[in-house]
Amino acid sequence: MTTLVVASTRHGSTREIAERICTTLREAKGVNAIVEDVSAASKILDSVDAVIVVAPVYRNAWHKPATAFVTAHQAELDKKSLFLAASGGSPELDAGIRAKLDTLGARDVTYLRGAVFEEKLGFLEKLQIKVAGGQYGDFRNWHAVEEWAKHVGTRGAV
Ligand SMILES: Cc1cc2nc3c(=O)[nH]c(=O)nc-3n(C[C@H](O)[C@H](O)[C@H](O)COP(=O)(O)O)c2cc1C
Repeated sequence: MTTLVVASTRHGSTREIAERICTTLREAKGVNAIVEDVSAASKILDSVDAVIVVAPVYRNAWHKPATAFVTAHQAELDKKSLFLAASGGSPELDAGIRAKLDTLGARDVTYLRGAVFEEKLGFLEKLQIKVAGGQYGDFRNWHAVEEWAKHVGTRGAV
């Protein structure tokens, strides 16, 4: 029985959240969990029993590679235990994004705050942060990440 943690990321901070979820599932819940990048996750999907997709929010939308992954494999994911996490710079998840995630058949949907590192961004991304009034910083709450991983571990991640 294996749980696949699918990591979708542009600048790496969500990958680190996915890795912490995986480690917590293994160490605190004894779950056989593995992390895979969203670009390679399709190849091993049929060999796993539960799937946790962790992806950032960019420009008010869940990261497109994660959305494409879930949409493309919806029928297969419907037969497994599915969990979804969005990660972003805002204090709360936009209600429209949450409503969309709630339609994807997951057993649980959560929001985990991410990180916005100025030194990792190009000119256009910095401009978008400025226009949106966004803040730089590492807002990741590792305790919340671990608590959600434990919660998922009791809700069907095997
Ligand atoms: C150009 C840009 C747009 C962003 N748009 C949003 C947004 O609409 N809502 C939000 O909560 N966070 C937004 N963020 C913050 C990202 O979700 C946050 O930095 C996330 O942790 C990035 O994950 P990554 O390092 O895995 O790519 C944005 C960040 C950038 C650089």
